[in-house]
Amino acid sequence: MPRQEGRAGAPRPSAPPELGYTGRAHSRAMEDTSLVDMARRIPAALGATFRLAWSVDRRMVATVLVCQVLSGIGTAVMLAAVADAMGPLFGATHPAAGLREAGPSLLVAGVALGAGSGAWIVADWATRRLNPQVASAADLAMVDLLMRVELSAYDEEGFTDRSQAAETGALRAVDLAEDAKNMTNGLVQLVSAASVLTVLHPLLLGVLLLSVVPRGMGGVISARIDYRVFDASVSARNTRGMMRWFLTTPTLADELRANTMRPYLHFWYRTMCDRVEGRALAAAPLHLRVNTFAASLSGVFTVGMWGSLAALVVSDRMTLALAGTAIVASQTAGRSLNSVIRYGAAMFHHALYLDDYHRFLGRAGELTTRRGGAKPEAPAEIRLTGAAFSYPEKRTPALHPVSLTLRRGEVVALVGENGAGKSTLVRLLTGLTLPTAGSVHWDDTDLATADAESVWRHVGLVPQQNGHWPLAARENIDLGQPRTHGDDLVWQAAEQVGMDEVIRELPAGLDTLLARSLWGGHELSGGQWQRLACARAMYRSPGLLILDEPTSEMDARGEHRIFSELRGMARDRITLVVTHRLDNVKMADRIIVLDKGSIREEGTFGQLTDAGGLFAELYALSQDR
Ligand SMILES: Nc1ncnc2c1ncn2[C@@H]1O[C@H](COP(=O)(O)OP(=O)(O)OP(=O)(O)O)[C@@H](O)[C@H]1O
Repeated sequence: MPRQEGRAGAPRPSAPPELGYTGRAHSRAMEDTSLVDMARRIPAALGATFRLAWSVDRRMVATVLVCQVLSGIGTAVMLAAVADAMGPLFGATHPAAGLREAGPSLLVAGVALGAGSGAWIVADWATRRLNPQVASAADLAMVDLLMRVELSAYDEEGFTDRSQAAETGALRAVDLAEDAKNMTNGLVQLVSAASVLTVLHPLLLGVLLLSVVPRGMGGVISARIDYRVFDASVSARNTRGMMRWFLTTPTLADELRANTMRPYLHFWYRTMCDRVEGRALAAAPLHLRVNTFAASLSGVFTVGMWGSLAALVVSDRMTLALAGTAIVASQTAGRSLNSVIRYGAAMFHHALYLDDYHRFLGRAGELTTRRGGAKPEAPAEIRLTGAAFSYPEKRTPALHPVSLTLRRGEVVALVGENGAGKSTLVRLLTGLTLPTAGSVHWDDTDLATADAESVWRHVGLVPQQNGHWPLAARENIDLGQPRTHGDDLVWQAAEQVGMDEVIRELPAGLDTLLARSLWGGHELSGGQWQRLACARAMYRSPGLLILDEPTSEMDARGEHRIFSELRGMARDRITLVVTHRLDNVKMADRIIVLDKGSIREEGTFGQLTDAGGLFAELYALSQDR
């Protein structure tokens, strides 16, 4: 969008671009499917939620089901007993005599009512135990899959948008379970009451149905409108959610304030809120029309039901006692039918979101890392043979076919200008991604056929952007994979990067939580975080140690220490350092210069500076200050 010049002269910032996911992979649920198609999703979503609930707590699921049936039986017995009592109550010449005669039936009705309520209370207790477990299981299933997908999944069109929609779906799993319980309860009650009502007069059942169905249909149509709004704004909400983190995290608070970014970011965020809100507001009149129409139709049919009952009594085709029973039964049936339709519509609503969740789980499941069963040892040699890599939707490959061998004991430096393909090459060497052409072998194992977790067990990686994990200092070094029972190796790694003193001074030493935003947490400086990232890679004592720009935020002492340690540790592993600080690469046995995705030069520091090529030029520029 072109930047607009205001009349007063001050240039105004552009509004954030309209984002709308129009991917081919995801069929747009609302555009492609009919109401009936969508109604068919309820049993599928219900089945999936039932299986989830069953897998987390069978006992509670069984308790809910049994209690539902008991509560239904209670209602049926109660209604039958009331029907029994109506004759004596209305037929007796004296009320006291009628009450005496109806006493036993009324007692049975009372006990049945109490037992039914008791069953309902137990069902409620069981559901409260079940719901948090279902919520956690749904969330965990999604988080676990996301931690296991191939990195390329994140490059798939609309993947993160669908992930966000699925997150909403995961939250609905509990609502669906709760509504399913209420609906089944309504259904059981309804069957009991409807059978009594049908015995009294079949016409009553038909009219009763008519009075509730319009409301139910209204609920279903409203759910469809809500979901359409949700679906249309999923990209905007995703972007807004991402930006929300940027606006509120202490990590970026300095930059935001010192660069006076607040007014623009406020405008940006407000615009996104307006877009999301605008879609919801536009749907409000539709809801109003649907609800008004459904309620009016329901009202007409309800009046019809009461009218038919009165007409039956007046025309002597029904006794007053029977009409009384019909009123009790129709009240019960009406309430039950109302809940069946209300909760059915709500389930329909949840099923739409849950469908997103299950579809996403299915897709993410297909994208999880599954390569082969080979379990390689720490590599003595890594061999790339014509290995190339292209990101999807990009015309130029990030890496053209590269052939290269790295050997144990070597320290190799990888250099090149921004975008040359260094991080992409690192991903291939570590098996984080597979080449789109050619192969990567660790000794005799082709990484395309290896079990990825077994490969990564031999990798120590300090990526360009390392995690400031909100964990204790100890876990920030051993990453929850302690190698010994004591903390000796943890302290040794801390010493290697010069962090031992800093950690000793933390309020709880190794137990200190490293997250300022959490209560009791403590923050480190940028360089200290980098030292910690190096410590955890060293702690793993890996067969392949890769450090991508490990010292960009470190002081001279820290940097010197890290590179001395790397040299000291080099004998037992393959070491690769990616860096733009070309003075540091003097310590490397071999320097590889990448340029636009190809290896341009290779050699020792002396050889490359003497050769007068790209490396020599970059080095001269780095010295020209
Ligand atoms: N996830 C991605 N999707 C699409 N293109 C990407 C992705 N990651 C990197 N690229 C592109 O691939 C090319 C190589 O990127 P890479 O990150 O490997 O470069 P680099 O040498 O590590 O750069 P730098 O020195 O800036 O870290 C660049 O053109 C970059 O824009």
